[in-house]
Amino acid sequence: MDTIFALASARGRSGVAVVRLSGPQAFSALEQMAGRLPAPRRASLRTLLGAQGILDKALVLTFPEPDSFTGEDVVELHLHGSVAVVDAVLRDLGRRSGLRLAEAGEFTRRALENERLDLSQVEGLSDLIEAETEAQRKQAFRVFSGALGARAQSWRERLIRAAALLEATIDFADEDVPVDVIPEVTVLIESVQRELIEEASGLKAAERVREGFEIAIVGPPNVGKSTLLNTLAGREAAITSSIAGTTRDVIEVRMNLSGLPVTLVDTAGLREAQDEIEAMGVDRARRRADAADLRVILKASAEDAPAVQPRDEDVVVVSKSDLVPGDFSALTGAGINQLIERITSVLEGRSAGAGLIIRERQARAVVNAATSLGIARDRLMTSDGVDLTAEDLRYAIGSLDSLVGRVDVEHVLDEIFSSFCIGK
Ligand SMILES: Nc1nc2c(c(=O)[nH]1)N(C=O)[C@@H](CNc1ccc(C(=O)N[C@@H](CCC(=O)O)C(=O)O)cc1)CN2
Ligand SMILES: Nc1nc2c(ncn2[C@@H]2O[C@H](COP(=O)(O)OP(=O)(O)OP(=O)(O)O)[C@@H](O)[C@H]2O)c(=O)[nH]1
Repeated sequence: MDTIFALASARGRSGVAVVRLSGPQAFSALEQMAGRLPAPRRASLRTLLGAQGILDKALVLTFPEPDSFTGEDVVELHLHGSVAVVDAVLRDLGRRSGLRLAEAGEFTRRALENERLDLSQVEGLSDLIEAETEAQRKQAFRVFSGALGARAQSWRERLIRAAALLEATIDFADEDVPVDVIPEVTVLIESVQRELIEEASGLKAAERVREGFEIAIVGPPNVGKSTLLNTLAGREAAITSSIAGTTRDVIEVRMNLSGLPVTLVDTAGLREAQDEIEAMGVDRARRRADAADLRVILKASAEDAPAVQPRDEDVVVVSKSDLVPGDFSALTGAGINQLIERITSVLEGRSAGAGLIIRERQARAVVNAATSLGIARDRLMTSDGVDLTAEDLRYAIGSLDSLVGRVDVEHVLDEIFSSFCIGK
């Protein structure tokens, strides 16, 4: 087994940078650099000596296997956070035989292989590292903490009980089976199936939280769309002017709106275009508005018809309330907080549908299991062979096992880990 190393903290200038080593030679490498090893899991200050002389004065830690993040011997070097110090240390480590730079996600991959984490936790961890807003952090942490694995375990136990009840009737086929197991098996299958379908239905909401909600700001020219975008974004992302038709292309700003990840989309004012370029802008605006999760439809006055037909929970508001009776003024800031609250309450409602399923892969496993259970249940109703039913149950259990990586999931690992950063 190779010993791997990588910068675990972000690259660039920082107060402290952490370099992590994991594998059988981690401790001997540290001994060569820093002399005698500190007590396990105790930070101690050491001068790190490389082949070319002093590398840094650093805090070092050792985590003897199996009590470490990866389950292997782990060393941490807490260095001064400069590009040059980090490069010098990485270069020195790279010269040692048996040590090599880690691949993306390789520490976590070892944690998975050593059963420190299950596969669903790895997916949660990936999202946790990517999380930029509070909603993303909470969603990722739920899965990282093992809640999906625990749920899968409960489904698994109930299906194993159902299969065992059925198998008992197979084994005793010639004899009299004392109790009729069909009602209990049916209840087990149906309850698990219901929960699986319910859990899978949360995928769309979880994906929105993960990727961000798209909010299109639409309305006629000059109504203040770009000014509203800039106010919400807190910077001059879009050009504003008193000339109608200023915004021609689609302008996007990713931001954190009260803890929710959103992409604000400013679009061209919707009107009969004056020229070909504006016409293309208007066309794009309509398509983007249509595809968005939510439309904030601005009107110049209460009597105006909305520029697009509002749907779902779209927010329709009158702008420039400093000039006309309206809902908000992007210029003075009046009503902006109420507008943000209206938007976030709609999006929070939609995030609430998110549960423990955060990936397409997980949803597929759960839906496959539910489908097998549907077949199993139909067989029971038509007494279509108890042994076939048991087979369906085993198939459902196999699907659920792929959630946590209990069965062979080698083919999905490369895809999952390729999106990790080096050093995780
Ligand atoms: N410096 C540092 N901070 C970090 C990490 C790290 O690797 N290094 N982490 C990395 O992602 C996270 C913490 N995760 C960790 C998970 C397990 C163990 C560990 O040593 N586990 C042992 C002992 C547990 C105990 O102390 O009781 C074990 O589970 O057996 C360490 C860090 C966040 N902060
Ligand atoms: N008084 C007042 N003026 C505003 C307000 N919001 C925007 N404006 C002004 O209205 C004009 C048009 O604003 P924009 O934000 O460019 O309007 P738009 O809807 O993006 O316009 P198009 O790009 O043409 O579609 C600018 O001169 C803004 O300064 C407001 O709340 N009050």
